[in-house]
Amino acid sequence: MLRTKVLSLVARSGPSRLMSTATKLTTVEVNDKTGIATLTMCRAPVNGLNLELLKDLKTSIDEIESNKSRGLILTSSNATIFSAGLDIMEMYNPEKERIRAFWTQLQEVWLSLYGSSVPTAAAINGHSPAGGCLLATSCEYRVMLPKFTIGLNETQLGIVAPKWFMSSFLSVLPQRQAERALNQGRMFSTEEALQIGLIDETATSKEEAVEKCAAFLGTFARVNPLARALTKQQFRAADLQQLENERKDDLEKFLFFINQPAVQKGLGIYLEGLKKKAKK
Ligand SMILES: CCCCC/C=C\C/C=C\C=C\CC(=O)SCCNC(=O)CCNC(=O)[C@H](O)C(C)(C)COP(=O)(O)OP(=O)(O)OC[C@H]1O[C@@H](n2cnc3c(N)ncnc32)[C@H](O)[C@@H]1OP(=O)(O)O
Repeated sequence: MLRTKVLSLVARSGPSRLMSTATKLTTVEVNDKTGIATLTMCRAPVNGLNLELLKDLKTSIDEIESNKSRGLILTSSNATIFSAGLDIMEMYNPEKERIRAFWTQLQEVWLSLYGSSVPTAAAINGHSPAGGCLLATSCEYRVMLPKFTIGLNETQLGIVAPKWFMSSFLSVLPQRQAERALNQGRMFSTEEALQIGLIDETATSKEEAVEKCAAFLGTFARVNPLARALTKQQFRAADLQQLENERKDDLEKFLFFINQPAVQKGLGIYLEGLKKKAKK
């Protein structure tokens, strides 16, 4: 695949530049005035995080990082779904080498997004279960549209959120609430998420959500960028280091767990339910 790490200008619209590394599943648009980059996930139908979307996300985050953007806003091109989380097809009857690459890439994306030196915000313009919630909670600020849901629902699927999913969740919610929500596999409505502090603000449209994210990122305009980045890093260093130290172990645990016949059976039933619901 044609992919270069060098930023290339492929289009101009208003005061924004659309940057691309020839990826297909993400776009990066930089506002010339504010220097803020909007990273949009655009994998139909539901922004399921498969290996290719994860690779494109990683490339785009790296691009934004190396381009010294003033901020990163993560959002979706889908009008009702931010991200449906991990693409369950990657985990159901998996192919040996691909599933290793898939989980490794997910680790990479989390390390780059949660550990980004650039300030980050999520404009959550749709449902955001599991891996979608992981991405949103890896950012420093969340603005969500009404009538959607967000949460880590892994236990509802018979799977277990690994430690680093919990780290992102715990960087937003107090331990008692995080633990209960994770054990229940609870999905929160926008209103509930606001009340509990899982999101910071609501907005009535995607444009407003992006504007509110930009306003949050703008609060750092007068803060020394190095001091800000090092402060953020210190808050997050222990979580990041833990995964760095345990990456191989984490991969092996995931592979062992996901290949259990009972887990495969559960995923199959869950997928079937999703497909039946989609046909109705
Ligand atoms: C101690 C050791 C620990 C080790 C670690 C071990 C394991 C950890 C492993 C995994 C962690 C996983 C985290 C995850 O992210 S799992 C994914 C969880 N996601 C979900 O549960 C979301 C499911 N989807 C939905 O709820 C809805 O689809 C949604 C609300 C997002 C959208 O609803 P809508 O009505 O608009 O769309 P649908 O008709 O439901 O879907 C359209 C289409 O898309 C398919 N689909 C939906 N979600 C997924 C998905 N996550 N993966 C794959 N495919 C998905 C759906 O089946 C429809 O397909 P089709 O019928 O049109 O073919």
